[in-house]
Amino acid sequence: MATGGVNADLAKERERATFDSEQLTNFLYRGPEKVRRKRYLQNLAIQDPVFKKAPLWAFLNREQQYATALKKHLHAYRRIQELGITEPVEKFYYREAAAPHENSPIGLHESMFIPTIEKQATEEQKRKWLPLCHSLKMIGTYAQTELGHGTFIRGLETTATYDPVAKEFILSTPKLTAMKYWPGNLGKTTNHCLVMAQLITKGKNHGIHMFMLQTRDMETHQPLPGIELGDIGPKFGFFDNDNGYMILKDVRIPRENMFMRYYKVLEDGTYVTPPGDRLNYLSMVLLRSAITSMIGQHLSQACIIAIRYSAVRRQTEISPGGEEAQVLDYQTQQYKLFPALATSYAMLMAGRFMYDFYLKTTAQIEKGDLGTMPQLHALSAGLKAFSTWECTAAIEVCRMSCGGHGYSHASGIPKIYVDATPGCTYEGENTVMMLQVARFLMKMYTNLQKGQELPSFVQYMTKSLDTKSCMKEEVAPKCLVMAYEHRASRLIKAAADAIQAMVMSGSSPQEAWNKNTVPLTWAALAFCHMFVVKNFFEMVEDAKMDGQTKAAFMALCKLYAVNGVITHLGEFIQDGYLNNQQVQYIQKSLLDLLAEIRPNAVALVDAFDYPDAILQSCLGRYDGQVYQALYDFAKSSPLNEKEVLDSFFDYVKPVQQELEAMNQPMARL
Ligand SMILES: CCC/C=C/C(=O)SCCNC(=O)CCNC(=O)[C@H](O)C(C)(C)COP(=O)([O-])OP(=O)([O-])OC[C@H]1O[C@@H](n2cnc3c(N)ncnc32)[C@H](O)[C@@H]1OP(=O)([O-])[O-]
Ligand SMILES: Cc1cc2nc3c(=O)[nH]c(=O)nc-3n(C[C@H](O)[C@H](O)[C@H](O)COP(=O)(O)OP(=O)(O)OC[C@H]3O[C@@H](n4cnc5c(N)ncnc54)[C@H](O)[C@@H]3O)c2cc1C
Repeated sequence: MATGGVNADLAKERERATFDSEQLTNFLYRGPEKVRRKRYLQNLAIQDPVFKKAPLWAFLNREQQYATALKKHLHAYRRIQELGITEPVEKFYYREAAAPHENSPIGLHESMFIPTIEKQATEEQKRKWLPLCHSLKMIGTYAQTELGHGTFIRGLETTATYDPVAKEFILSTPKLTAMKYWPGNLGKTTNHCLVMAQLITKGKNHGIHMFMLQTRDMETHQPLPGIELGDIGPKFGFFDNDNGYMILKDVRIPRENMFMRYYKVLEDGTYVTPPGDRLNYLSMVLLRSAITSMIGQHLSQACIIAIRYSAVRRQTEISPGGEEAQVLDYQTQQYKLFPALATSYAMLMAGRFMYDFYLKTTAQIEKGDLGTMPQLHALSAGLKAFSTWECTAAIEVCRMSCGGHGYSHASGIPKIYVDATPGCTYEGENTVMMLQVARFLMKMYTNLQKGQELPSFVQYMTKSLDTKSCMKEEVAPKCLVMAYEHRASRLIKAAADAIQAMVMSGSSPQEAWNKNTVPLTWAALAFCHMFVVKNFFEMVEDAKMDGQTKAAFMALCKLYAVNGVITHLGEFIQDGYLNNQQVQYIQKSLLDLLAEIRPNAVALVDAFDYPDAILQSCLGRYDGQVYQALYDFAKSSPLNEKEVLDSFFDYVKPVQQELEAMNQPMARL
């Protein structure tokens, strides 16, 4: 345990901040009352002896990591019920503090299995399944991806063939590539899953639908007849999760196990379809809508660690014989870390918008109004992809900015990275999601040409393209937003024109699309980037906080926008929209903003309000006692339990003796 009070450099950083970080914390968590409740719940979990005594995951092998995560998450599940915590966000605070950086082996049961039953099952199905789910008699997951197909879900090969005589579906994975592969917690933990399969009735394939399948006996936990399943083995991260595989050999399930709230198969095998399309895809949309906030939180943790450590770490005397500088004072270090910090705030704000939009839109869908589904799909897919790309890249920057210590699990960042980066792949591979956004944007562009009204977040496309930016020496938010709108509109138009030109010269629309997927992803990325910038400015402007806090927050927001222009400069200047002088204003503004943010850097990460017990980082400690903590971490390595390891006697000694014997005659010569 490190001792010695707060590191002097870190204490000074907190004194010199120009705003009160608590104000920003209150804004981030939507009010002081919610902050108090968050801290109370986190503290309950942190003080719970079951969680407190558990060993640190970093020193455990995979089986132990799985067992520890399972034990903790089950205890948390029970405590959450005992404490009567019902709000999803409050459950999240408790769970995060109970098992920090440990992915839950019953996570998909809570995040996908139960919500899908709630949204896609009939009232009767809900009455039957939900009580069993809440008591964990049924533990389930979402089994969609197969060995051969993840992205192209219309191409899934698992079949559900209806037998009207027995009134049953026969589930089958008819070939190697059809086996389910990847679903979280499918291998060992769960006893049920939602299976996505091609529905075949009366000899006709109606595409993929959702079925409830019991995979294991609810008492013995043995796999049921016709079902082979197991863990897929170690991965880049998610060590504590049993992502699984599953082979089905003509497994019969009752007709009532098809999710029939929207789509139905009647007893005689007649298929009934609702007016809306793609309603079966809503579970994916739910998770995609939550990912932007989640990945923003991952990055905020990496930023706390890297920024606090950079305030404590001193390296290299600036003038001969002088004091070594805090590495945070190097402009290059600021250029690594402050854009990352700004990105984490930008994504938290985008995530806030996205989740609210999800709730609003799904409430309309529940009432049968499907009009906003395309917007929800495009935004959730786009923000999921954009935020995971941006944040994972920034987490890696944070890790490298901690030098050698960043590479150790003691820093906490490698684990954050490996658990964050699959967000680029799961719930829709990012490039594929960007192409869905592009599809939406091309449609909007066509609608615009036809004079139709566009949804509010693409209204800017209706403005005629200005040829010159309004950017002045004082880089104004309005001109920054307009620059992003300009870039997005221009790239959307460029992609649409390229496709149109190919079609006009005889290509099929599909061929024209496929020959332009790179410009289409440029357009989609520019759209998402614009959306995040605009939303960030709007949220900062609307935020209720004192002037100093708002100024500190606004500096981050500007930095996010300015840095994005510099990173993608080619796209902003390609048509001469920004001239050389204006680019210089922006570059100067970037350096000015780094200097403006510098005194507030530590307060800006303190505002994320992560207790040390959740952060689990020797470098990111609130008190900055990093060196003692690193020494303690090293000492607790299991390799240090014995002074001399058995392997020394087993391997080193014999080889030394053999070499000595071999070399003796040589030595005599
Ligand atoms: C902890 C980790 C847990 C992880 C869990 C997982 O990973 S679980 C596994 C996660 N796995 C994945 O995420 C798999 C990713 N793959 C997919 O989601 C789909 O295969 C796809 C979206 C890529 C294509 O789908 P497709 O071939 O069926 O569609 P298409 O391209 O031919 O377009 C036709 C129309 O459908 C529309 N539309 C499409 N989706 C939606 C929607 N959600 N809503 C509304 N609409 C939607 C689209 O806009 C278009 O409309 P338009 O223009 O005609 O008016
Ligand atoms: C940690 C983790 C957890 C997961 N959990 C689950 C789960 O619980 N349940 C579940 O069902 N699945 C789960 N998955 C699977 C995940 O959803 C899929 O891996 C994901 O949807 C991507 O599909 P894929 O693997 O087929 O990638 P592929 O589509 O094979 O991607 C390979 C490459 O091909 C490119 N590509 C593919 N199609 C196109 C196209 N049309 N146009 C352009 N480029 C294309 C992609 O961009 C990518 O570069 C999980 C995966 C991971 C890593």
